Amino acid sequence: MINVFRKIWLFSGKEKGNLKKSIFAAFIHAVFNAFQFVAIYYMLECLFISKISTKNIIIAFVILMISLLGKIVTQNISQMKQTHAGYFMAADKRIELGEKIKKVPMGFFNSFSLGKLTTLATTNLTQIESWIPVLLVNVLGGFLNTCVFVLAIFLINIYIGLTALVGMTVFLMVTSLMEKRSRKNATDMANIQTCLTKNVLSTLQGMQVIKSYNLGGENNKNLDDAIDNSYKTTLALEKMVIPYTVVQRIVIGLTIVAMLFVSIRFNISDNLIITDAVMIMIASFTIFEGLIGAGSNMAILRIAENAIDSYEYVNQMPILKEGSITEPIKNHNIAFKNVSFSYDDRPILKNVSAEIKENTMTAIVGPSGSGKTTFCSLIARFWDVNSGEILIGGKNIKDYKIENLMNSISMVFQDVYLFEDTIENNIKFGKQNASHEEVVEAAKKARCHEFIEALPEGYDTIIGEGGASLSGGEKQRISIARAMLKDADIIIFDEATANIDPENEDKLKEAIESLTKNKTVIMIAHRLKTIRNADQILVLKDGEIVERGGHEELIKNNGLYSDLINAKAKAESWKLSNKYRIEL
Ligand SMILES: Nc1ncnc2c1ncn2[C@@H]1O[C@H](COP(=O)(O)OP(=O)(O)OP(=O)(O)O)[C@@H](O)[C@H]1O
Repeated sequence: MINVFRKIWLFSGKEKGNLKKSIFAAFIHAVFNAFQFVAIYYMLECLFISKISTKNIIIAFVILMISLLGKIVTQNISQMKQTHAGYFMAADKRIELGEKIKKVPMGFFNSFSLGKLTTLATTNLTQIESWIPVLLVNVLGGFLNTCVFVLAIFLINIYIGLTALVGMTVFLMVTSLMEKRSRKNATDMANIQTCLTKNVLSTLQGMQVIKSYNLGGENNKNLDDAIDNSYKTTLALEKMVIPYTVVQRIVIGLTIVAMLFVSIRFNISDNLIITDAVMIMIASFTIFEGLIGAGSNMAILRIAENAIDSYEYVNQMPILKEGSITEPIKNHNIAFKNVSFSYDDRPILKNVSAEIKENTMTAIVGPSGSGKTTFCSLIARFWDVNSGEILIGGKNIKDYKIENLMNSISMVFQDVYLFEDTIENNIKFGKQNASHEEVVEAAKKARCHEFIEALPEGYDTIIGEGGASLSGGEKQRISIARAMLKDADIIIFDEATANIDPENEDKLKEAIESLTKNKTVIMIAHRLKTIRNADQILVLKDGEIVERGGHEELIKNNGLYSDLINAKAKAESWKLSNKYRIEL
């Protein structure tokens, strides 16, 4: 139990101060709570020993009012500090999480799914925000509250105090057992929650497939199972807690009875004055309230601990080590020297060496899965090589500061991701401080200005999440405009394989030409026209460069390249004849 508190304490970071204030206010609240018994005691004494007068009533009333006011003020302070601590604790951690995932290698996303990350950033951090300070203050405050009362009883009569202490100890032992058992349920809860989020996300992302294969409704088994499991696990946690809370209540009930019994016995044997005996009888019904509150929060404490563990797991992920070179990269010759790379244990690139000259266009071709995308991702350090090295301007890319390296590289992916924001802001991703005029100029060069202007809100049109409201060609041209605005010297381009209509294709071609002029270009090329124009073609097969050279030279080799080109030429002529037929 102590470990959980220590973990929470360490986790609270800058908010420790507010938590301390909140716990201190809870302690003062406990003192004011005990203070009301002073008024009761005073009245009992007047009743049994002296006489009740108006003055006595006024004094008792004033003491009660002080107790009440003190309780209200301290409770408010405690709650305000709790809310402040919870909110800022979670807000700080969300920012830290965002920063962290920008710096971890891409391999992290293979082991830590989108569902897990979403659960962490939403559910877990919300649990931390709303539960942790409350739990900490309720558990510690509740415990302190009861301790203050038990101490007061000790001062009145040591035996009755001991009876209360024994009851309290048994209660804590039961609570500790419950807390240990809740550990497994809390882990199950966390796993089930992640599974539920994963399934909801995957259902939403795959809605097109679900609809087209009629997998909605009752056929959506994974999501149904996840919802069912979530319900069952929550119920199991409740069921696990109930017997313990019943035993806790019985322990407290028996302790109260024992305290009453001992008070009466001592009063009968003249060892306890009637005022003290009646006082203890009244107090015994309320002194354990704080403890009961603390006990019922212990099971939730485990869930909060799990949320902290999930956060710490990500927080302790090693980040990509970066070098120290900050001077802008002037020479953009790229060299792969005996590079090998595996995803986990699966070798993908095997001892690859290649030279890419500054201001030239290199086309990467090869069968699907041969490692073309991986080759390009390594240049931007999305992953780090297992052996060998990649040099830009004669220096290992690991020696550059990441920001410096990324300033020199623009990437245009085949699957363009656009954010749910205005078109202008999506283009500005390439240069945050760009003016509207610069955005328009980039859009014109990327041949997307016309269609943007035709939209109802022009550049202020909000694009649906992922760019859902635009065609494939339009999305790729916007991403070219982004890259255009960034104006980096190295362009890594994954040409779209999806069918684009001829009008869009021409515009896309013009946009690409405009983007890649006088740049060092590495293009995963799929179109014959693009490949032919390249200064150098690298042919990849099973992670090895099996051929390299110019188009004519490679065709003459009659190897894999010539096979690929023949297959492509066939496919493109088939496409042309199909188009011709449609147009006829
Ligand atoms: N993040 C990843 N984790 C594990 N394996 C991966 C990952 N990305 C790709 N792979 C695997 O690495 C191999 C090479 O993939 P890569 O995307 O580099 O090939 P490619 O030549 O670009 O393929 P395509 O032309 O189909 O896009 C594939 O077998 C793929 O399954």
